[in-house]
Amino acid sequence: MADFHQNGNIAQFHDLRQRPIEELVYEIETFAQTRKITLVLPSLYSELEGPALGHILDELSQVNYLHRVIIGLDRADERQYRMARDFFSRLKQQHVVLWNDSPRMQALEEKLSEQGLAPEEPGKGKNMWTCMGYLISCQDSAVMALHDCDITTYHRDMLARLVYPVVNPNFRYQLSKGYYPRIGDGKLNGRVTRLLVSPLLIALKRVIGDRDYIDYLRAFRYPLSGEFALRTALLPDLRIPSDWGLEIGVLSEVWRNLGRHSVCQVEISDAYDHKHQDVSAEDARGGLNRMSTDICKAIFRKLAADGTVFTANTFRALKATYYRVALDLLEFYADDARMNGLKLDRHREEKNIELFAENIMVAGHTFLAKPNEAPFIPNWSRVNAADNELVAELRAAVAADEEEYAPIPFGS
Ligand SMILES: O=C(O)[C@H](O)COP(=O)(O)O
Repeated sequence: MADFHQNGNIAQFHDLRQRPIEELVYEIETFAQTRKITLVLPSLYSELEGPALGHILDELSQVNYLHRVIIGLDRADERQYRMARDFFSRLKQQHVVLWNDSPRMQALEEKLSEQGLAPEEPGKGKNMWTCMGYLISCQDSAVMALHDCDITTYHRDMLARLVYPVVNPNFRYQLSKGYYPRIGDGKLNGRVTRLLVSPLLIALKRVIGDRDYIDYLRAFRYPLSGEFALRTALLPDLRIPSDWGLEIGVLSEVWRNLGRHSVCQVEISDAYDHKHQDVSAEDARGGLNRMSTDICKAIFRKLAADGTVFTANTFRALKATYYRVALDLLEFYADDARMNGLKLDRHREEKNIELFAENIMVAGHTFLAKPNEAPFIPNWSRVNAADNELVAELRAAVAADEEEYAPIPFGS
């Protein structure tokens, strides 16, 4: 994708393939001497047993500019936490595993919940939020980067390209968002991005008219990418959703708090792939089915908070417009795939579009029934205002877990 197009909305950094990556990495290492970089890895225990994470750690072990790695470990019991400690010990950077389900962490959550400040549901949003709190307590990093643990095409160059725009002190960006084409097994992937988000944003523009927020979201080549880096000054005020609206939520917050000139997107890979979730067409509580509804809700809520009035008719018009636009885009995707020798199952993609069209209505109804209900986790400034000892207690709980539960060999 070596073009140099700028869309005029947010800055866009391409991989023009003219400069040896070692040079870029050397520059980052120089910046990192005074601007420490922490990497956050939100991980499920099951990902330690998957095909991607071992390789990711091998790559990360060769990165010299990282000051610290914070691993947020979800869905692990005590034995698994102890094995995870062993698993991550191959990282040569300073690192810490947050056992999110530990009795100490649960006690902290209980305390938060008494004050109505606890995250509503488990998941990546809550995991990331806990890691952010831990990083705030460390008070030593200028940059936080975050990426998923299921990337099967991982290379350390991705991280270098992701952090560069926010670690370079001469750049003005506070948030750097990764983009790439999702391709794997000879197929075009990224089903929710291609088949829901892109056509939905076009349809919204047609139905409700021009909105700065829609233009902003449309400027992202991969708005759902899980890879981003930000300056840590942003962390205390970042309000993130605990559901699948997380990625859109982070972009929305930065748009609201800082404006688009603080945001850039950067090409981090020319072929990215990851573990694919089921569509879960029969069960709205999981898979892409749930993800698509949560994303619609996140976008509707943000537009409403910015002054857009939604009615049942708006959602009806939106569903019909979306459906038409999505089928048009499907034609483009199919031709693009064909020209590039990739497979695309049109029947399955049309089925996904039908499901997503239904979910636009589901999300719309939910929004109309409960317009004020939002799954936002309170930001850390708010938590601090309510209880200014909590970040220190979080840090102490992590240290006490480390002390009490020694590592045991992974797989034992
Ligand atoms: O980014 C997306 O569209 C969703 O995460 C789904 O991605 P996939 O189709 O590559 O699994």
